[in-house]
Amino acid sequence: METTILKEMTKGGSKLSVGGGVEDVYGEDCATEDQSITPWTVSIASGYTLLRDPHHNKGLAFTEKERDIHYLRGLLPPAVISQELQEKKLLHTLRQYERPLQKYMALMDLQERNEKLFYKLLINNVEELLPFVYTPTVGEACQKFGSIFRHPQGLYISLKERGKILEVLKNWPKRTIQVIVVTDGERILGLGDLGCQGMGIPVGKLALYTALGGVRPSSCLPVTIDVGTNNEELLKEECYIGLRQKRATGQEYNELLHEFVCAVKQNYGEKVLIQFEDFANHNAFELLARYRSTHLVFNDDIQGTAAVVLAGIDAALKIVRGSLYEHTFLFHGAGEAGTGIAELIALQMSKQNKITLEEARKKIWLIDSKGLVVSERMESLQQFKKPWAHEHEPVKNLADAVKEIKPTVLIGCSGIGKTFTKEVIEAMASFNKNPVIFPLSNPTSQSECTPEEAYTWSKGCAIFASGSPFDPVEYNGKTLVPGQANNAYIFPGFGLGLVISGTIRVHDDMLLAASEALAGQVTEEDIRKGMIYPPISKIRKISAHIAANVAAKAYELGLATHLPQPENLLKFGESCMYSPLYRNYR
Ligand SMILES: O=C([O-])CC(=O)C(=O)O
Ligand SMILES: [Mg+2]
Repeated sequence: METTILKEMTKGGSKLSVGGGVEDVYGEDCATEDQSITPWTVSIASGYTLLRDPHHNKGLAFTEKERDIHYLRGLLPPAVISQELQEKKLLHTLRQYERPLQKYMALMDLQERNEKLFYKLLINNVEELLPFVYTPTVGEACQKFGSIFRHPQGLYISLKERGKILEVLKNWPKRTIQVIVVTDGERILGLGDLGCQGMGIPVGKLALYTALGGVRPSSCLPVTIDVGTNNEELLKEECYIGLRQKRATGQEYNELLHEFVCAVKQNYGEKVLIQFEDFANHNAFELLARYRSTHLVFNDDIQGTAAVVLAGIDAALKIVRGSLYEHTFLFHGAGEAGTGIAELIALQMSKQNKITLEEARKKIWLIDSKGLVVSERMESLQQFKKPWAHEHEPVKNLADAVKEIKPTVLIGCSGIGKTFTKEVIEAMASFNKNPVIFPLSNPTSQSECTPEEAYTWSKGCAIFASGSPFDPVEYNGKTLVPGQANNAYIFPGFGLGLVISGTIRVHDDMLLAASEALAGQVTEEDIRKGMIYPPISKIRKISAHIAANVAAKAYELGLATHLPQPENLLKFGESCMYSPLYRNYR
């Protein structure tokens, strides 16, 4: 009974052949997704096993006929209900939970129990539920991962697996993988080193790849590389799930990562995207530099954040006027996000104004823990900060730097909360009609300021976007809606664009293409309301546009391998997107 063959088909009919471009895009087991093109698949589960297979389980939505054919009689109560009703019931239950972590756990349980229902719920209620599967709740989940851990998700690769990573990859039940999100847990959001418990991040990011970007869940692989942790508290904690040792560094670290990157390419081919997530600065920059010309790698914290912020600034320019080059940027934080965003802004300025990158960089200033990044500090600066060391007297703190540099745009990405003080915001508002204020650090606890603070201290004039979500604010009888400049707007569509075009390398121009597509989705009406990002509820459409623009750029650059190029990339991208609707089994 266990090996009974189960076939799925759409309501429309029982075509047995598979056709269309999706097969090329998705490879061998593509037939499980797009219902209009690929109506059937074969699975080996039935009966009790079927109910416990999250990819195929429908719970009470199994029809009478399916219950007969697939040995489910007696294993379910008699009622048959629709997926819509299941969704409604679950949403009601979720709303009863008071604590965000309870909602997170309930959602993770659902993902493990009934994948389609999880994604239907998330897609249809993205605005409400995103904060619970993602920032900020995912941060708390990582902090408490050891005690809330129920079932393993994703692949754990630790120093114990050295020399055996290829074998470990083969233990994963799926053979066709298109997107991997990997962390080593050293800099989880703005929460620091959470070691092996960082797994919540790749799991959460990949849930967004599917819900927001339409990449199939079965082709997503979350990975945590465990080289130890320097978090003393975790090392002492009874429930800690990772290796109980200090972080390996240097050669030992590099060799493990190299083995991983090579094993991925060997096992899944060169079109699999490796997204680095929440690595500490030094490793993040080095890994990207080392593998960007030989592998399909993307660093979300450097490149994804850059693209989303540039899009927000593009839209903000419709309110504050002037070109990018006419503005002055000050970053509080000179790590991955800070230098990543700065570099992409400079690249865009240099293209728009036909100037050199060096010239463009002069409009951008960075502050790190030692103060303004200036040429006098050149010797001691880390490599990735050196291009930003301009001629200037040393300045020790943010408030003084704001008064000296007089930026029009202030961006926070230091991971340290509450640094945009009243003094800082008031200074910004004193020389800008509409100061652009982006406190990007995550989660909410690490945000440089709240929208309420930014609006109050700027007397309602700030153009605001934060990394973590905040509720709208009432100011002087007006409702002001804070934007969320989170890379979640970019990476799902960006990844989809790479997948549908079979791209083999990430190029900076693709980041600009993604950014332009996102800015292009901001309507006149959004701008009138002071919104510089489109509503997240439209994210599937936004992702399709980003994917189409990224894929078009990949074809233009000769980096796409799925040939010939589809005539309408937007339509093609949309047709490839995962559907969370149940299918009929026969
Ligand atoms: O996960 C998020 O919300 C954004 C991000 O990449 C980070 O803060 O590291
Ligand atoms: Mg991140």
